[in-house]
Amino acid sequence: MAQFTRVSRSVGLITLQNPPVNALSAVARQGIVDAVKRALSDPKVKSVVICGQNGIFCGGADIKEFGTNITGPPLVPMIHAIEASNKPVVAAIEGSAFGGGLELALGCHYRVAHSKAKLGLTEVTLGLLPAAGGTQRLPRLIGVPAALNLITTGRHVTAAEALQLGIVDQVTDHNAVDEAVKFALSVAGKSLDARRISTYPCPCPSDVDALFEEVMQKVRQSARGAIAPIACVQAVRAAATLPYSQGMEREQELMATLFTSGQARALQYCFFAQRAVGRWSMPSGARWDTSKPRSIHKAAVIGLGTMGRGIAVALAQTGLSVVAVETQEKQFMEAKKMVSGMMERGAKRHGTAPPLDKITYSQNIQAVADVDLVIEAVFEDMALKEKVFQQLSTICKQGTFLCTNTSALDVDHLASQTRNPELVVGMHFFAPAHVMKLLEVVYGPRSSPQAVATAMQLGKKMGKVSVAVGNCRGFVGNRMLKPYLEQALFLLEEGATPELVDGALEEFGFALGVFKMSDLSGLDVGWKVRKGDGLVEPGLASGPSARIRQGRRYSPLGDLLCEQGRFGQKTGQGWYRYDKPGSRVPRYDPWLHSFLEEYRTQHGIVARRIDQQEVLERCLYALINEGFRILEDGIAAGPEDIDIIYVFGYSWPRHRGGPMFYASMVGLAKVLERLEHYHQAHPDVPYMQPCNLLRRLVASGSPPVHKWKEAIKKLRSQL
Ligand SMILES: CCC/C=C/C(=O)SCCNC(=O)CCNC(=O)[C@H](O)C(C)(C)COP(=O)([O-])OP(=O)([O-])OC[C@H]1O[C@@H](n2cnc3c(N)ncnc32)[C@H](O)[C@@H]1OP(=O)([O-])[O-]
Repeated sequence: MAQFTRVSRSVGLITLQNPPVNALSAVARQGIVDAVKRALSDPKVKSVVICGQNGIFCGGADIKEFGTNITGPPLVPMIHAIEASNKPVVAAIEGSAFGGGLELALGCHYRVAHSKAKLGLTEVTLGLLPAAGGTQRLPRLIGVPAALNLITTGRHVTAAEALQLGIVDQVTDHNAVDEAVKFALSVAGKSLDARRISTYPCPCPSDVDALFEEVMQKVRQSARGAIAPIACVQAVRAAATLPYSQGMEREQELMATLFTSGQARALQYCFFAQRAVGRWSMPSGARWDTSKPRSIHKAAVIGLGTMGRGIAVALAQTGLSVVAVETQEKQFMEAKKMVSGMMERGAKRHGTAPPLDKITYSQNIQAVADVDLVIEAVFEDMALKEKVFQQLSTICKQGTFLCTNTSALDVDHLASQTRNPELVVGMHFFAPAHVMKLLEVVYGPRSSPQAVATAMQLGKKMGKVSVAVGNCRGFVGNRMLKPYLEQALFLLEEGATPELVDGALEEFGFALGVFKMSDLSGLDVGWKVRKGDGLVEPGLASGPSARIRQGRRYSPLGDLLCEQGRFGQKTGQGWYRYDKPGSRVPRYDPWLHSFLEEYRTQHGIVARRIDQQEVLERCLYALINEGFRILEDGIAAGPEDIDIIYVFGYSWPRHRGGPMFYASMVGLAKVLERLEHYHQAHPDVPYMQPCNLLRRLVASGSPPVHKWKEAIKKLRSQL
């Protein structure tokens, strides 16, 4: 797990060997301890280099060990022993040095990095803090403000930035290990008094209290209830105000509270879930490791509305040739300008050249004849999409994959419009498509494993987190959203306000509550869908039928707002009031509150006091219950798929792990009991009836979330 060799006669080379990322597992730590002892006791060794095999220095502590009974030598004394060594130790950083990996490097006396290496104290993203001395050494090395920035965000820095900040001593384009060995030879025998970071004073600005107060406020605001960033600030404060040994004690204390917290568990679950969704499978048995994707060289986007523009930019940014088709003259001209602007802004941010020449524009759909894959992004209208798919099926060359960006429509029905339905899949992007990380890849019953594998691979190339899901109305994300939105409306009818509902959801950790989010997305979008579904009845009718559709409770509140031209931010009025159309700051709207009162009077509803707990239970448990139905129907392969969709596409707070993980933390029996309660209270809302799968999981002892997939398989086989 850590190999010791002697190179260049006097350099002890310690190579971490724990694939794939040389994580610091118990065995790896023991290997390092043994190798360091050997290097220090070998008189022929004058200096030491620590590196990692396979071009990666170290991915940090072994996250799989967290939550288990951790054995083996602890990191802190191991790193102290390295720092205390009287022979110079040089870290040769290639690939990544993250978390405990960078802390190990900070315990070394010198750091040499390859120019392509990335470094970061990433623990905060896993609900932890850099507790192997990172919170105490980094501020001593680079100063408090820069250290706070890195530690509270966990952001990755390039080797160039690390050099500028003073984290590394040298950056090389050559082999970093060879350069580190040369470096080690050059410093052999030199005094190390000025190289032990733990002995440095912590450079602080004069108004340190004001600085910490300001940072703490900023962190609290952006953390949205996450506790690790706050603990990170407290730990750095200890570095700034206490001697090193006391700072280390504070670091350990704070880590102890984080380590066993539900938030750390949730964030670590998300880390593994994000990787697990790449190992997709379909009910047919097709899987990621047996389905070969086809290479895509040229792609097309049909329809250059908001979604199509973002998709075209995202495709061009991967280096693909893109044909962008828009048949309407006005939209065509506007889109060309917008797409170029989007690419230029993106390139400026990344300091690269905009890939303007990657896109060719056309007003003629025939231009897609020679592409390998098409993404249709025309208006969300089945008849229009049917026509496009019929055309594509005759225009495109043999074997072209035909993808739809529909957010809810039947992918299999679109496939049935083509000659080769096996080539059709959904690629459901989220707005803005060149920014949002989530991609739902939707397979129909006839989609070939190769089509799914190709869409998944293309998503990965575009930097998306792609999740393969089955075909149903709304797929996973939007299907679960529907009961969530509806419950929010029902709560308004019964006496809540948009401010109360949004406040509860934002306190839970959502960036925006449901009503602010609806105002941002545009209320007219859902209105059009509801009209298409025959749910909208004009006017403010009263009586029971006004709030019942197709035998179920229905709230016309959103329709009534749209009838008044209140579409949200774009019209300056929605659930809130905005200073002008397009403004973003929601303000209390007295009109809305009188409107709600009048509405209740008209329908004979007596407003009652609704508390935050009821808001959370009704909105979130309705959504979770639909998640269980999705698992029961086999639309998602496992809870990880649902959770990743919600974390990346619907701003579910990551420190709560996603809706299904959250349900497991609350306790399935509790979720079941509350759903039963609300279903009894609202029998005209069928989706509040607890799903069979939830009942059966509870009956089988509420297995932990990582065992659900197995449990579901077992339950299915018993049917
Ligand atoms: C206690 C004192 C304080 C210290 C705390 C810490 O250090 S906290 C840690 C701070 N460290 C971090 O935050 C770094 C976390 N890691 C990363 O950011 C990335 O993995 C990467 C950039 C290192 C490599 O990216 P890439 O795209 O090349 O590869 P990939 O991401 O697909 O991973 C490949 C496989 O390795 C697995 N695995 C990865 N890391 C760890 C780990 N530490 N442990 C265990 N396993 C790990 C990963 O699950 C996957 O397994 P699978 O699915 O194949 O079974």
